[in-house]
Amino acid sequence: MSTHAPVITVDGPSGAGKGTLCMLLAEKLGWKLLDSGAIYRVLALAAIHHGVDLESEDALVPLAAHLDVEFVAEGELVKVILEGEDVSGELRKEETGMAASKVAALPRVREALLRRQRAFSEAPGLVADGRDMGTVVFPGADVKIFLDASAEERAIRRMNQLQQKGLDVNFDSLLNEIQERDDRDRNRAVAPLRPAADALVLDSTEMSIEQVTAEALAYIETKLSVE
Ligand SMILES: Nc1ncnc2c1ncn2[C@@H]1O[C@H](COP(=O)(O)OP(=O)(O)OP(=O)(O)O)[C@@H](O)[C@H]1O
Ligand SMILES: Nc1ccn([C@@H]2O[C@H](COP(=O)(O)O)[C@@H](O)[C@H]2O)c(=O)n1
Repeated sequence: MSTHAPVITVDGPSGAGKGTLCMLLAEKLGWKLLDSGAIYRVLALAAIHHGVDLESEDALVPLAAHLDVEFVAEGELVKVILEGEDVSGELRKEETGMAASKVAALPRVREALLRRQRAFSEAPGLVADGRDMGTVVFPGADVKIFLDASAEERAIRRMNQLQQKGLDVNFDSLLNEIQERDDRDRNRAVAPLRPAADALVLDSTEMSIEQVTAEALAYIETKLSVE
């Protein structure tokens, strides 16, 4: 008898609040969490560490297929170990996000990472955060949410986040980086960032984290109990 582990997907552009929402949902439901962006970020770091060109699909595919990465939960935090080295700090840098969006634009690289992402789906359920979770990786997901916010609001959120870490940041350059990454993610040939046809689109520009979470939970409840 086959068992069906439910999946909730949350896609959207950088800084929309996907990671925050997914963590809260996974905690509340007691489900597993997939941060698919972290996988693309780790691949970009592996390429940089090995001196691999971020545009060389031929060199990146074997690296993606044999990526030696471990996600180690430590209380509320997840430590990311790449080839035995803790890269958690390096992983969250803006330049790593930018490098990730370059490797993520390559079709055969995405293909090489598909199975690894799908393997996260297990009982009692999975909350998956990314760009193509509802369209490509889990097209049959039980609940799909597309979380959006204006680029200006996302740049403000990112600036606050970096300032809280004690980093000196410039709003205009953050906004430019966000727009450049959006542009690459939305216009790539494969798995472009867009809402799945059956996704609930939530614009969080004028919503607090609490409001977004409450709206998402109410929607999840209707989908999981009705279907
Ligand atoms: N609705 C909201 N209102 C205000 N701030 C928010 C909201 N949602 C998230 N944030 C804050 O915005 C920042 C970015 O959120 P988060 O990391 O969850 O975004 P993300 O979509 O996962 O980004 P990325 O795709 O780049 O990882 C965090 O500091 C988070 O606390
Ligand atoms: N499903 C996904 C997830 C991420 N990407 C690419 O990785 C970049 C970094 O993602 P973050 O969520 O960690 O900021 C992102 O800009 C995408 O290019 C992806 O393609 N698909």
